[in-house]
Amino acid sequence: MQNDIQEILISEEEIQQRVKELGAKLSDAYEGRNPLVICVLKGAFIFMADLVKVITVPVEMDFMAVSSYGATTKSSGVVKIIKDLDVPVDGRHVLIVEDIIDSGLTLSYLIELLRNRNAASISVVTLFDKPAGRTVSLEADYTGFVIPDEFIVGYGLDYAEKYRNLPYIGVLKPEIYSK
Ligand SMILES: O=P(O)(O)OC[C@H]1O[C@H](OP(=O)(O)OP(=O)(O)O)[C@H](O)[C@@H]1O
Ligand code: HPA
Ligand SMILES: [Mg+2]
Repeated sequence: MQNDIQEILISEEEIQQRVKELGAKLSDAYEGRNPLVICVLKGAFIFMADLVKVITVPVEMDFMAVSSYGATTKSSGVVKIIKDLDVPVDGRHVLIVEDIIDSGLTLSYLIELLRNRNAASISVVTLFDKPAGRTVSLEADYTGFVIPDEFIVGYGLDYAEKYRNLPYIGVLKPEIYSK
């Protein structure tokens, strides 16, 4: 698996440091608000687990699985719900936890969905933001790292379901994509 990596873009230590900083900001922002923290599976599962451990105020959690990439590096443009939330969001302060915003399609779909379900407020924390990929204009409220126009893997992010378990963020060798 490590042999498929061309370059490490962000180290494990850098990620852990930034996650702590985001946790501190979110702990201030959500004091006394009992937010519903929503993990967007699968990509955000490692970020979610690390993030909630450094949030010091009470939160509730739920999980939603959506997919639009499949085994490619380009969004299919169709966001499919694989698993919906278990709890209602109406009247709740919702924090969406994403691993990456690329085209913005996944997030715009989710925000619209949660708005229609009458969430009291919707904010987004993303660990990675790739502004060069955007096809719809939107920004996260909290961002870990702005990344260049590369397809990244590791720390939950996959290419064709592989590499999610790398502890750092890397870029694959070009021959892996053309296999
Ligand atoms: O801004 P976008 O272009 O929509 O891309 C971002 C989304 O794409 C990835 O999910 P994917 O569809 O690959 O599902 P996965 O999380 O199960 O890997 C990623 O985890 C984000 O949720
Ligand atoms: N890597 C992995 N999954 C993704 C990416 C990426 O760069 N962009 C959107 N989904
Ligand atoms: Mg994916």
